Amino acid sequence: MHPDFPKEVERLQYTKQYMDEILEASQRDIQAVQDKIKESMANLEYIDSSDSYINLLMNSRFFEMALNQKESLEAVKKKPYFARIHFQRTGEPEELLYIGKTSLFHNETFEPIIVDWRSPVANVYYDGRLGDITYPVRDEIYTGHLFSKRQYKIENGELLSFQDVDLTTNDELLQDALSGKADVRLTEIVATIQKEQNEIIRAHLKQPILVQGAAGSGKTTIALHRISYFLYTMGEHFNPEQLMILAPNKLFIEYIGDVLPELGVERICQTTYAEYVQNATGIKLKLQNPNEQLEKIVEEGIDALPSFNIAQIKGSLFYRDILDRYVKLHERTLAKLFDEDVFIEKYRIMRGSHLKKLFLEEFAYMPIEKRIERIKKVVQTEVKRKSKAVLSTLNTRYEEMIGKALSGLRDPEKRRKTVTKFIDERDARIPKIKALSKTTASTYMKRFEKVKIKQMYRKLLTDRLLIRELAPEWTFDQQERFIQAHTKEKWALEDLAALYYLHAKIKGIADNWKMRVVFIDEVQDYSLFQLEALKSGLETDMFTMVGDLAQGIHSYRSLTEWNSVLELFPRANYFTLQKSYRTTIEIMEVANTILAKMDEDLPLVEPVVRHGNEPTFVQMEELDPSKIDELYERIKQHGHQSIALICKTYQEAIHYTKQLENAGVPVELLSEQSELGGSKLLVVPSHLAKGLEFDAVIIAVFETPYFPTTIDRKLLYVALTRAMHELYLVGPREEMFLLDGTIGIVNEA
Ligand SMILES: Nc1ncnc2c1ncn2[C@@H]1O[C@H](COP(=O)(O)OP(=O)(O)OP(=O)(O)O)[C@@H](O)[C@H]1O
Repeated sequence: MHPDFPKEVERLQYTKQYMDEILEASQRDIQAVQDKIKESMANLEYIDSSDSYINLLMNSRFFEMALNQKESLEAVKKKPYFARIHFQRTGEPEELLYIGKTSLFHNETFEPIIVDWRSPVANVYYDGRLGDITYPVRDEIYTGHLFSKRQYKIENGELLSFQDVDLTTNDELLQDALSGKADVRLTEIVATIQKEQNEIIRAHLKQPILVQGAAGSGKTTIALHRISYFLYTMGEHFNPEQLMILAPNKLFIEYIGDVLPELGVERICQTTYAEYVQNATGIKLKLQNPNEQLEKIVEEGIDALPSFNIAQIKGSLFYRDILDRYVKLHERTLAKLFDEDVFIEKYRIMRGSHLKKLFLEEFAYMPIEKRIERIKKVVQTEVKRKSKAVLSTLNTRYEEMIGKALSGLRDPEKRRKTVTKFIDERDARIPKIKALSKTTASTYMKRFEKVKIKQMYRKLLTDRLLIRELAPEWTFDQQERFIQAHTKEKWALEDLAALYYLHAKIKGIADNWKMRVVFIDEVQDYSLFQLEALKSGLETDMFTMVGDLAQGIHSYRSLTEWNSVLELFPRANYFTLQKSYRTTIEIMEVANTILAKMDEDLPLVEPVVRHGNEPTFVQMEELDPSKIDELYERIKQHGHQSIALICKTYQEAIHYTKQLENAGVPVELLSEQSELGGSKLLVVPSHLAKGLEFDAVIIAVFETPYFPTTIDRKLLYVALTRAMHELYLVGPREEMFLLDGTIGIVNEA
């Protein structure tokens, strides 16, 4: 036994005891606050007392705080901390700091009992080195000395073991974490975050970042931890509802759903691009399944794509230019309407040219319809002001004229008639002008009708003359193809960026959808224009983007390199992650042979040192349900639970599921709508497997083999890298998996 063991047990005991005390106290606080709230509520009903209202607000705030503290303490009670650093900040005494998922300070002594993993000093733990170190605190750099790092295994509040670590010791805790089981959900990894991951989690929060990370390098995990770190560091100044994480599909949102609360992240907006755009624009669309085109390409080959690839065009910055020209055209049309001046009766109240200048220059920074609203206010104010002046001038003038008539005209009849004429004229004109002054601004502004963005965009897709004007770079033939592709009203994912962009330029994004910070997972599946539209609509470049070009299975319509993204985000820091934490060395070796054949020239992935069984090829001429069942049972006997059978296409997945189901094998077809979890063999089409992971994966190929094409290599690579511990390739021949038998595969032919 380690000589420190009793001391460590004692420390854990002390921590738990203190937590209990705090919990009891907060329970009392909560009760007291609840009572106070009740009391204030009662008072509120009887007397209209603003004091009670303030009381109520204050108490609810306390209540929320007490409840939060209680909840976060309860959540970590079974494992208050996972590590300890023996540390000395320069000029301060030595300290032993215990690092956990939340912080806890002694109420009286202010001694840190647990230090939050997101706090500045905890950086020292993740940063690796022992000895003299530096770490940033806000904008300053602190120095200090790290004597030792210790990691604990605590389960159910009991200390099982601990070990001191440095760079040379094999990181047992990480090994332990990685050999664990996937429950088809991500987990938090605060105890084993690696140095290169920590750098990304804590990378400058006020700058965008782009991460190219290998399959299984922890991109999703890091993005989620960075959100947690971001909210912790920004504290109360930042409303979590203004932070958005964009996931590739609903399934994925479900997949990450459990981790966020564990990381103390609540209330952020978790959505998909399609859902967000429809919410932010208020335009509801029936979208074509974005995987349809991919499936077609997978089934019919890349030649199924026309050479004038509209999906790709709609994702390009050239498409943005077309839309910019369209907005300009609309702006010019509106500007012409300012050629008329604003009049009340014969009096000019404002010159149209002045308003036009406001519209085109001074207010140009605003979306078009917002400018119109502002100009309406300007006109209203001016009409009000000027109409008063007009009225007072007229009144004076009539008074003068009447006075002159009274004193100047000798003939009483003539005098009477003239004076009456002036009075009648005045009495008719003044109320008329008064009435006009109320309506002039809105009558004038009526000419600026609000546009319907969907209709406006649809016009672009269908109006030949418009396309000729806006896309003169295209040949006649290309312009025709563009128009013909849109004869039927169908909406694709690619149209969303355009709709959002137009909406932002013309109407502006409403405050509740104006996210200030955006996290994007699987960013390789986005087009440049999708990113540009978001960035311009939100008027921020505060994006954290993580992705892997090797998994870019939608590259026929999305990104194929990062340089253009970095040009779009010139302030962005770029990071790469090469290590895979998911797969064993043996599985990664096979996946690397496919990676090496890709056009992207990406470096091979380094698996974290963890061995497992060699991937196995099981020869089968056609799908034999009883043999699959046998294999499934065999894998389960190895202690694995989440097991997926990955097929190349969706059609195959449906087909195999039916066959297996008919033979009584417990299977479930995974689709975007499925619930994850469960104890069945999950049948997954390769493109839906992206982002997920399983203990064991069976890749089945009977009908359509993987061909040596860009897209097939990527699909296969995705399938191979889903496996954490075991991999089986099932089909008639190894070549169908683009493998030539040279690598470490056990052949069970
Ligand atoms: N530092 C770590 N400690 C323990 N586990 C880790 C660590 N980093 C990553 N993992 C685990 O590795 C697996 C892969 O992580 P994740 O899914 O975030 O990777 P990814 O880069 O998004 O993968 P992909 O691109 O293939 O979807 C997960 O099971 C995750 O919990």
